Amino acid sequence: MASNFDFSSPEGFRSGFVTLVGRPNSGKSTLLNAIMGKKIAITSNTAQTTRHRFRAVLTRPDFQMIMVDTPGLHKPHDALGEELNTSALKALEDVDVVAMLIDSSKPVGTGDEWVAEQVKRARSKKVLVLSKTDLSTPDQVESQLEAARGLADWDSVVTCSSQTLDGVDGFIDTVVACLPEGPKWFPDDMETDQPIEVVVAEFIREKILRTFKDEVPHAIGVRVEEMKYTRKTNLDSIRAIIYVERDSQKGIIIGKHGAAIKQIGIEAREDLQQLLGTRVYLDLNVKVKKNWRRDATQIRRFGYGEGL
Ligand SMILES: Nc1nc2c(ncn2[C@@H]2O[C@H](COP(=O)(O)OP(=O)(O)OP(=O)(O)O)[C@@H](O)[C@H]2O)c(=O)[nH]1
Repeated sequence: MASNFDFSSPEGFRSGFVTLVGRPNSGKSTLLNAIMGKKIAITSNTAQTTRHRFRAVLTRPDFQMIMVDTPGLHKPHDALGEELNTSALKALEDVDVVAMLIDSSKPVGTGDEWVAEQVKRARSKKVLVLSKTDLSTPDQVESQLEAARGLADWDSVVTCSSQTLDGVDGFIDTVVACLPEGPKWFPDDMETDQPIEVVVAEFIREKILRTFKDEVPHAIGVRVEEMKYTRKTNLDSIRAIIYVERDSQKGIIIGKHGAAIKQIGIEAREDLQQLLGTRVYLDLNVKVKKNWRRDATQIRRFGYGEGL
């Protein structure tokens, strides 16, 4: 943190940590982006998209809200799953507010009940968020509320859509009301504490997950090897490696005559140029690293879960 940072905050300033939890695909990353008013976390339809404990900071004249976007809480079935679970549960400790998202367009299920059981263990304030209301009728929302209310002892209940932004400001107000009075923890212009290489790698991974859907579900990792900025041309040269587990997956990602990886590159570049505010040259390579997901050390080397 910059040493000349001014920690002073006005009388009545509220600050604190908030964690968004919910079963995979409940809309946590999308809500985080809606709150921040820009894309910070990646989103996709593939469950367990989020692999980092991610901090985004929203600073306004009267509050600072620091958000931890947890991986979907789920029952572990491989080493990667276990790592995620541990970091998700850790994120529940020591936060001021736990906001649990439940997809309003799907019936409340055992997955939600399981997450709610974990939420109950937290001493923090608990906010229930019925998400994706643009996908459900008012009646559906009402019956979902009925079902979800009993899952834990909620301090507040809100509904919102990250698509139409309906209710997003209301969610922010609700959370801020739950935060204690406190200091400004981060400088005003700091929006995330992730190293930029990690954010860039996540943006690339998002494009791959979106392009291939179920064909290469969790079998990929992206690592940015080099990022060089040239001021004169306002160009970021990025070299990244996409790791897969099998030769067949390498073939899928590269595609016929390199068509698939070229398309991924084009789409990722577009997003990265927006993120970085520069022109971007992107060099993508694919490498096979057998069983990397089962090896916890590898998982850490890729920067997932704890130990970044
Ligand atoms: N229509 C609509 N779709 C949404 C909304 N919020 C999220 N989605 C979609 O739901 C899918 C999952 O959203 P994510 O934000 O990635 O979900 P997540 O809870 O972060 O998922 P994990 O990272 O797997 O835990 C994506 O395809 C989003 O575009 C919403 O308010 N309305």
